[in-house]
Amino acid sequence: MAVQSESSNGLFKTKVIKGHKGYRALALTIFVNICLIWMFRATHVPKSGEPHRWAWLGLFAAELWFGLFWIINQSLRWTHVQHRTFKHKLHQRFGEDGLPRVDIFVFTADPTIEPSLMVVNTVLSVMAYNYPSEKLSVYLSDDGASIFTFYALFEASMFAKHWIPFCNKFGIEPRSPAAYFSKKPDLLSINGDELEAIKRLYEDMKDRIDGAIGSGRIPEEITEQHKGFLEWSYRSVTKGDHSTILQILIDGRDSNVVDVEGNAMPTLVYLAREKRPHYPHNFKAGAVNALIRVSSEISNAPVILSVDCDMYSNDPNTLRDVMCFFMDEENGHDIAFVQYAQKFDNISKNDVYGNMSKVITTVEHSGIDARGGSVYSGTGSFHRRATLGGKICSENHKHEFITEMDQQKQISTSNVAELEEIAKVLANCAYELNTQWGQEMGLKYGCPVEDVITGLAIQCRGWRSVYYLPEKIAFLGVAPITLAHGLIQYKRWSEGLFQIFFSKYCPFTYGHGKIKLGLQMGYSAYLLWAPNSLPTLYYLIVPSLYLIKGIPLFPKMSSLWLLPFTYVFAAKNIYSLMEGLRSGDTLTSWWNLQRIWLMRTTTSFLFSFIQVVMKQVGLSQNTFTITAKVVDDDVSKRYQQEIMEFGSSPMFIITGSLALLNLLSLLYGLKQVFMGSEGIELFALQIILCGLVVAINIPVYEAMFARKDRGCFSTNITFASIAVVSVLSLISLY
Ligand SMILES: O=c1ccn([C@@H]2O[C@H](COP(=O)(O)OP(=O)(O)O[C@H]3O[C@H](CO)[C@@H](O)[C@H](O)[C@H]3O)[C@@H](O)[C@H]2O)c(=O)[nH]1
Ligand SMILES: [Mn+2]
Repeated sequence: MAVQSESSNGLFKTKVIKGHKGYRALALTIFVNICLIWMFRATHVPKSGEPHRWAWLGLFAAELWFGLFWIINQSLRWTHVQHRTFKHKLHQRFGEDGLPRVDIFVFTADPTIEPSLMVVNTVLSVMAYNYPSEKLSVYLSDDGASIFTFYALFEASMFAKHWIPFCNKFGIEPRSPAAYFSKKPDLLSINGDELEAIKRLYEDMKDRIDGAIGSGRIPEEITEQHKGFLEWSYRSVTKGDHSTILQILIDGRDSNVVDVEGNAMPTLVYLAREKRPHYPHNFKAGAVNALIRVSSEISNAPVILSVDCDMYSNDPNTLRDVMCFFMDEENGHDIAFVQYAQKFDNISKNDVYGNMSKVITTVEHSGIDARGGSVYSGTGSFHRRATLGGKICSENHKHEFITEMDQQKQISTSNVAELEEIAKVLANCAYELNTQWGQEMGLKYGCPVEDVITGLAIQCRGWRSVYYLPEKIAFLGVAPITLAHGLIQYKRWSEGLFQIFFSKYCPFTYGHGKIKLGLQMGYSAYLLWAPNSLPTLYYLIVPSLYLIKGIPLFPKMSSLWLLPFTYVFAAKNIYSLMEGLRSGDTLTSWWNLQRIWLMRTTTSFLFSFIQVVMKQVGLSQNTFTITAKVVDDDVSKRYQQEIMEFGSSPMFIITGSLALLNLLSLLYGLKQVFMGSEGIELFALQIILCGLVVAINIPVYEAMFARKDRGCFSTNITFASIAVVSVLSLISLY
């Protein structure tokens, strides 16, 4: 393994891990065998008139696609990079005074799906960064425009006066109170009385917030304490129809505003941007852009951190860490954004829904970074403000850079009320009309993965980006814990990604000459998830139907052509298993991941494929289904026991039908083998294929026929699946 490093005197170091010689040799053998498979299909096409000619050509097409997709995917594994930061050098060089200001954006959209208490825990975790408080401004964007979220933030603004000094005094980690109290505090280093006192304050706050939400009203003695509550009493505020609500809850500029120890406080701002039924609000991208403008008026920090409301900061030193990238004089000036790895803290033992994607976070994303850019994925990401405004990277920027970082706070002389009035206008619906917002400026509109498309555009303007996977996890989020929620999330992603491929931002055309071919391929490995659905479905349906029909579609057992098929299949999967184990998966979690990918490919990706095609012909609109962050206790218990949660979503008709069809053909195939005919000679691969599909679908059969809990297949879905399979097998027999 050859190691190369750059910037050895700098604030960060990048190790390029080259020479995966073993992997490259393996990839070469796989490639040769893929070509052999193509050759076999091309040279053995049944003559016209033979019953299985079309089935054969279909398989050929599917294998062509899989082969090409595999080639594109190699860009994620060719080389890898790892970064390391040197925070002590940052301190030596810039001290505390030289650190730039940071604006932190937290996004929430719905108080029922995203409970206010979770939201404020995230807010508190980022307010309490180990960083000069006066340099921090935290903005909460509430697309739900909920008075309860505002109330929770108001409570948090008071609790923060105790929480931040407590964290600093005892070096608390993590700094989300809920996460901290749920772990066993290290009592040796903490004064027990102080711990008890702060815990009591937190519990009281929690009870007040829960109490208000439970009773559906906020007590008058509280609403009297802040003018912000009036926004909801004078006007009618509904989620989709209200004027801008902007409240500066803590004005960090005011030297009289201090915590209980007398230290400065971070600025804290609540924003519910204006929403009107006739104006598209552009979902999260619209919220980000509104905050970019509003914050530019209030604090205008050169670096922006965005986190989703469910992703608390797990490492108090992350801001210092990230500054090592942005402030490195030699190699930092052209870095537009740093994307941290996405991690979750609600994952079951063997990650039954494959949310953790360890191979994606450890292997693929560092592989794509090695090709010249990281995928911007919306949360846990730091941006240079200037690049979000549409700035092009140029040599001159190298000199502007430190001054930009150093830029003094835009000392606004206005008092809070004036400032609110000025900034408010920037979040009004009409503000963006006839401007470049959503196109050349800010995050791009019209795509369910606004983040990915925006990151690509930034890279095409000449900027670099960094994917960072620090030893200590920086952000921890909430992953979907029912199958349906997870599949819906993947549907949104794969739809957005595939849409990019068809838009003017297709990496191969838009990125041509601007980013490396390897990076274009790396993006496409994700953008092309959706079209995988068709060949995969074909592969799961046609060979099994033809097994029932008694027509072989693969080489015979005794034929040498069998070798490339078995080799490609075995080599790919054994390598994938090894890669998984090396990245920290268990054997069971790897197996679970294979199952979930099969389910995602056949449901989420199929629906998103259809949706994108419909959008192309103008039959469908953009939507954004917010991922659920809370579930019933009952559901949560099953998740911890790793019992898959199905239910009544029509998506599961596909899952159920595929499982049943393959079971039926497996039985059919085995019958032929035991009847002593030529079964095994002719159908070995088809039988093995069905056998594997059956093995991976065992939880599906259990949920259809054995389980009685509320997470099993609903009877309707089971019957519908049986009906589909009956029709399919009848058609194939006659
Ligand atoms: O109209 C909206 C819709 C969503 N959100 C927020 O966007 C975030 C992401 O939404 P979520 O439903 O949790 O989606 P995920 O699938 O978990 O999000 C991933 O994928 C999204 C793109 O599809 C990115 O925007 C996210 O940052 C990334 O974490 C949440 O904080 C929401 O509150 C808004 O602010 N306004
Ligand atoms: Mn989320």
